[in-house]
Amino acid sequence: MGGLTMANEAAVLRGVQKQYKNFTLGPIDLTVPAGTIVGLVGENGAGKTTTLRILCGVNSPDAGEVTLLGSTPADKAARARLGVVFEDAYFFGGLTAERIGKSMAGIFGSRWDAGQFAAYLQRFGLDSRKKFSEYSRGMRMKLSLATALAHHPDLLVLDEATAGLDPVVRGEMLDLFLEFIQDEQHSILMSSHITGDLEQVADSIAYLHHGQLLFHENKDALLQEYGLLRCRRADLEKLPAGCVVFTRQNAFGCESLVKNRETVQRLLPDVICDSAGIDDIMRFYSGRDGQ
Ligand SMILES: Nc1ncnc2c1ncn2[C@@H]1O[C@H](COP(=O)(O)OP(=O)(O)OP(=O)(O)O)[C@@H](O)[C@H]1O
Repeated sequence: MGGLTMANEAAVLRGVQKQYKNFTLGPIDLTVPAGTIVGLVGENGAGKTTTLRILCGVNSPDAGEVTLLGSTPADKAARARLGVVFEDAYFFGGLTAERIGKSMAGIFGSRWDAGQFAAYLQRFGLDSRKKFSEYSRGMRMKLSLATALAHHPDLLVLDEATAGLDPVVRGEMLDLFLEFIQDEQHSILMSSHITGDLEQVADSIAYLHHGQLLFHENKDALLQEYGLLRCRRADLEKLPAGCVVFTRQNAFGCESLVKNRETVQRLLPDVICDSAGIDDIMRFYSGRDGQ
């Protein structure tokens, strides 16, 4: 897949593993090509936050290597070129946005762009004199994003950053993400349960399932490849091995997630094979767990 083999990579995880008491992540191989948005999806507890934290250097892996912006997450200079928004990474409640901006200027030095920060606050409709504790959840996410963007990062790592935002604001954020990667030098790795958002903006989708990366594929190819087939069980037997990912049986027949939608449609011309969304793909892969 063209987009995933670019030489210019914003981040690379190679053989990354992390062991918690009741959870094993990896080994994970994942590349974030420069100039792209990679959407990270997976069920609750699949390991998305753990992966993102390792990539940012918040946690270290038990095994494997992380390359961040040509260096390692331990490198301060590389970390300064990283913008992060984690769902639970909030500021001290008593601080106003104005005060937070001043603290960030102290942390990021010349990289901090006070004018850009003020412009984002205005664009997001945030009152800079209000205390963080007085902001709504959506406002907090917006402030976190403004903060992440105002030091001109090359890579944005977003963990559920659009959760809790209303559809209009979410739309604005997605536009902003697309603007951010426009020059092909900036990249985004974002986890989200709102798969519709990723269908809109992501170039590729990485699917984590029980700590394992099931696939990382170009989004358009993925949506082209998978299909939802409603048919009789006898029809499924006409399909080549490996075509059917999982089948749910109901009172009216079968519903299957299939790969190679074109082949399926050719072999079963009388059966309709609808396109499958990311939600469908996840739902059926999860369904296989009980097999
Ligand atoms: N510090 C920790 N100590 C022990 N277990 C942990 C720790 N951090 C995460 N885990 C475990 O790792 C697993 C993956 O958690 P993680 O937060 O990465 O999942 P996630 O995909 O981001 O989930 P969600 O969609 O619910 O946010 C979970 O079983 C969690 O309990």
